[in-house]
Order: sequence, then structure tokens, then C-alpha cells
Amino acid sequence: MNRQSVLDRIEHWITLGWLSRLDRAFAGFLIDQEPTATESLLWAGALVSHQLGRGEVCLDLEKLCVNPGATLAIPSDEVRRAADEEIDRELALFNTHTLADWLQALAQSTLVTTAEGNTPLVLHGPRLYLRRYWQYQQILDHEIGLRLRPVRDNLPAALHASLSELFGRNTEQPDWQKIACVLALRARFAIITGGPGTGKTTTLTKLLQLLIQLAAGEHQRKLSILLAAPTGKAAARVSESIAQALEHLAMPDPIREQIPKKATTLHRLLGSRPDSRRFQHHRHNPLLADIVIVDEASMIDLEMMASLLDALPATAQLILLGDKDQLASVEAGSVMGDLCRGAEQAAYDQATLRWLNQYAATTLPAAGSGSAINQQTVMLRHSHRFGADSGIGRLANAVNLGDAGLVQSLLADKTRYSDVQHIPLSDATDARLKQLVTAETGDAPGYGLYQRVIRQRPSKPNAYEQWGWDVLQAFDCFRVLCALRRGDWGVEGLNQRLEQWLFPGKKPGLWYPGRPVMITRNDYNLGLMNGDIGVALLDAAGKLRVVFPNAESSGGKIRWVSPMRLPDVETAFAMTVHKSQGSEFQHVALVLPETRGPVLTRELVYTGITRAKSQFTLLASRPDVFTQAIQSSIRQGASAQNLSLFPKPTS
Ligand SMILES: Nc1ncnc2c1ncn2[C@@H]1O[C@H](COP(=O)(O)OP(=O)(O)OP(=O)(O)O)[C@@H](O)[C@H]1O
Repeated sequence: MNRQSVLDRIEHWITLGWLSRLDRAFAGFLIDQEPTATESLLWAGALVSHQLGRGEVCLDLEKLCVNPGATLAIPSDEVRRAADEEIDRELALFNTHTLADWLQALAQSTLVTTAEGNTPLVLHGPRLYLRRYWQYQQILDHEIGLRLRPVRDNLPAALHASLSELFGRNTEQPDWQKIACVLALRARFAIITGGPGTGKTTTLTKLLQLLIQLAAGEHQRKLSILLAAPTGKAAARVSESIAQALEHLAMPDPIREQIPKKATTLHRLLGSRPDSRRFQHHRHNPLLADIVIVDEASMIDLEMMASLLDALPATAQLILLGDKDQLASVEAGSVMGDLCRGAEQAAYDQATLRWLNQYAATTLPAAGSGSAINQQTVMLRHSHRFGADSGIGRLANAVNLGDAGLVQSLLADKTRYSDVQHIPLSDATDARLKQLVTAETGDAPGYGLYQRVIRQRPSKPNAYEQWGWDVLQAFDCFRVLCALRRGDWGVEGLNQRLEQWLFPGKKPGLWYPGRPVMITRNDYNLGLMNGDIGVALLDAAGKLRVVFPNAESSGGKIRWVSPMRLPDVETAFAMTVHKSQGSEFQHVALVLPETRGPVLTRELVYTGITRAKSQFTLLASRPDVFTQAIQSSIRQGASAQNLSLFPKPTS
């Protein structure tokens, strides 16, 4: 096959929806740079670009040789499906290439190196990176590696006493919350991962109390502590959780004062600049911080994590909180999932076990020595939110285990687990769907409650602030979550149907009072971020405005924005599971499509279920599609980091 026929084949794959124009452009760029580029180089370049487009930071050539379809997610769920024979025929072109062939071909190119340099591509073992992403990995490796070294050999006696006081009433054994604090006191990097309600925020507030106490003893000074989350919505929720956790904790005022009460977004923390990927804070202008905490860390992509680490002063401690089992960011890199690989095993080495024995009064069984990161990672395991009789908690666990049989029996046991249900819809117009989304009252509210609050438009101007807030709260009681964007069961199709049921006669995309919208592009001038949700309402003067929660520390609870200033929005009755991360709703309805595909994974279903606070409804017409989803995990196919400190993939 010559260069032109590779480009022709790439064009054909574009018509099939398998590759994008950007992938073709990157192959073209490689020819411009190296007119003698081999066919292998062109394919490798186009495929690295394709992988980035679907959130993978590199092309794993080893996996490509074993299973090209699964490695490249070709065909994806959202494209015109080619006949099986055509898929096999097209992908067969990789059958003739062994890993050695790929590596040899790439080694011959002047556009590929294995380390520092200025080539567009970097080959690291069997993984091919765009240089920028390889550099991000280097930053992670270096900056996290630095922080993993213990900074203390012992803890002062006073801290011993505080630990006993803070955790004395915990009955859980082992006390993972205490273990998390004790490990985080040892080095400048810590990860606390756990499912919903496992006490991440509670543990964090206790940890901060200990760190503040420690600094007061060691340096007689106050700490600068910054708290952030990847999105505005997540930041608002974190602030709320911290406030709640602080209410339940007794501590001296000087310590309480140092604990940050308000989280900001990572973009704001780093100082984003319009139309630039670069932030105001970086290694030459680092953040003024002793401790930086990021909650909902599963949503951080590789580029953002590298930017954050680049902006951290060498002496600053980084604490990541989040649920490793949730979906990764939509952007490239499942950083949290990769960092937490092996967290379940608690594979602590002898030094870590001794430290825990001494300060957490815990003797854990030896579970083999994990990676350096494993030593500073703790997984909280007991949900304090979902009791033993909670269907949501049990369902989430069963999905995480990939146990399809248990999942089915939990969903079928309506007497024991009334907070979870499965409605097998017959088709896209099934009356039960309309009934569900329009429900106003009961345990499983739909959008009926939200419509009622909208109708209660106040007569007095000074009541609008509260009304706007109440509408936003009512809207957040329920959400329809989808796996896909397109099709009858995707966000686009469902939004249209739901809109017609809830606000009949409204044209898609046009403004009307009651239209909920999601911001689809960061607007730094307005301070609205991708994923923020608002609702269009008539203000006191009868003008249509969009009401958003106010993320600023000053001003009221809400803000009113003219729809004219919001070009990048979409209707938000239904949203993707990806976009729902960092949010929780009283009732969640998760809609799965009728066809199987690589997007449908255990992580997706788990994330959807754990967005629900009190009621979860599965809307899936094909049980086999649901079963396939919970039996396939992203982690199995993840392009795991291969740098020195990352845990090695188990698969
Ligand atoms: N050790 C504990 N004993 C009893 N209750 C606890 C304990 N830890 C946390 N809780 C309670 O469990 C609830 C959830 O705790 P918390 O908000 O800290 O969890 P989280 O993991 O941060 O939750 P989220 O999933 O919202 O991020 C809170 O009401 C908290 O007071």
C-alpha cells in the first residue's frame, strides 16, 4: 500500500464515521514534514489522533495488534454501522503488522523519538504519543514522584492524641478514614477515593484539622489551603459538603478559620486566559499555596492535571479526592482511574504498614507491595449514606463487581429495594416514559414538580430571587441521563420528546419560560463554565432571562443572564452521564440504547446510578445490552500509563 492509498483508505474511514478530518489532517502534516513517510507512520499518526479524540492519551500498538476494533473503538456507537464483513475487511489491514513491524517502521522516521526532542511523536515502549501528551505524562511522573517521598519520620505526640479524639468513635474496622489521614500526614501527595457517601469530605475536614495543627507546631504559621473542583457545579457541591461536614465537627476557632469553605473551579484557580490553553499560574508563577485539594478528581483530564502540577510550588501538598470508579473526563486521560489502579488491594509495603501500625493503630494484612502511588492512596469502603437496605448502594456495588445476576435480582426485588426499578420500554414513545418524566409527586418525582414551581411565578419583585432558586432546586430533583448523544435513546432525541411532553408546541432550540439549558463552552467573561445549568424564566419585569446558581462568593444565590448572551447552550432535560458527573439528583432515570457498543461500560452505568440520592430508574429495552455494559469495564482497555511510578495494569 503506498502513501496515497493510505490517505484514500483514511478518507473512506471518514465516510464511515470511523475517523475524523483532524486525523486525516495529521497524517497530511506528517507527509509535509517527511515526504518519505512510510504507510505505517501515516496510519500510526492518524490513529494517535483518533485515540486522542476519544479520550485516550496514546496509541497502544501492542493492543492494536491483538484487537484493533476494541483498541480503536471502531465502529463506535454513534456512527453509521457498517456491515460486519466490511468492518472485518477494513480492520484486517492491521493483521499483517506485528508489534515489531510497527516499532521498526516508527524507529526509521525522523518524526518519532523515544525521549526529549522536538519530534511531533514520541514512542514510549509500545505506546505512541503526541509529544504534548507525552510531556504531560512526564510532568505527572516527575511532580507526583517528588511528592511521594515521605517528609516526616514521625508525628508529634499531640497529633497522636488528636487522631484518637477525631476517630475514637468510628466503629468501622479497619478504619479507612483514619488510615487516609495518617498516610496523608506522611508525604506531600495523597489520594482519598471512595464511592458516594463513604466520608471523603468528612475525612478531608479531619485531615485538614490535623495538618493545620501540625504546621502550627512545626512552623508556627498558618497554612494557605486552596480547594478546587473541575467544574462549577462540582465546586458548588463541594462547598456545600464542606459546610455540612464542618457543622458536625468540633474544633478550635483558629483551626476552623483556616479551613477553606468555598471551592473554586480548577480553571479559576490556575487563572485561565481567554483563547489560550496556558494559565496565569505555572512553574514560573506558581500558586501561593501550602495545600491544594481537588475534589471530584475523576473528572480531571491529563492536560489539566499536568497544568495543576506545573503550577504547584515544590513544597505544596496535593490531595486528590474522588471516586475512581466513575467515568473519566471526556478529554484525554483517565488520570484518577490510572493513579488509583490497585487501590482496592491496599498493597502497602513494609514501611507503610509500620507507619500505619504506629499512628493509625492498625495492623493490615500484607497484600504485596504495590506501586509508590499505592502507598499514598486510600480507598474508603463503607457508605454512610446508603444503608444495608439501600437498593442504590447495593446496585452500585453489584455493577462495580460486574455481577449481572446480582444486578438483575436487585432490580427485580421490589419489596426489599423500592428505591431502584427497571422499566423495560417497548419503544421510544412508550407511555410509561412520559408518565415517569412528568410525575409531580411521589418517591420518584419527574419534572412535574419543577413545572409546578415555574407556574408559581411571584407577584412581588423581591420574591424573584427565592423563586429562581426554588426553580433550580426543583429542576435538580430529577434528571434523565443517557449513554449516547444521538438517536432515539440519546440526548438529542430524548430532549426533543421530553420538551414536547412538558412544554408542548415549543420549537427545539428556541427560548421559552421553563427551558432548562446547559452551557456547552466555557465563557470566562460571564463566569459560566461548560456543564453549568440554568433555567429560562420571566423576571420581575416580564423579560425572559436565564437563571443560574451564583458561583461567586459575593452577591445573591442566583444570577440572571440574558439569553442573547448565551450562544453556546443546549436544552437539558436529558444529558449524558459524562456531563452529570459532579452532580446529584433525588431521582435519576438512566436510559440505555437498544444496541451494544464500546461507550456502554460498567463505569458509565455506575456513574449514572451513583448520581441518584434516593431513587434510581433504569430505562433499558434490551436486557442483553445492559448486561453487556456492566460486564465491560473501561479499565480493561484503558491505555494505562507506563511511566515509572504508575501502577502497572493488571489486565
Ligand atoms: N465515620 C463516619 N461515621 C458516621 N457517619 C459518617 C462517617 N463518615 C461520614 N459520615 C456521614 O456520612 C455522610 C456522607 O459523608 P461525606 O459527605 O463525608 O461523604 P462523601 O464521600 O464526601 O460523599 P459524596 O459522595 O457526596 O462526595 C455524611 O452525613 C457524614 O456525616
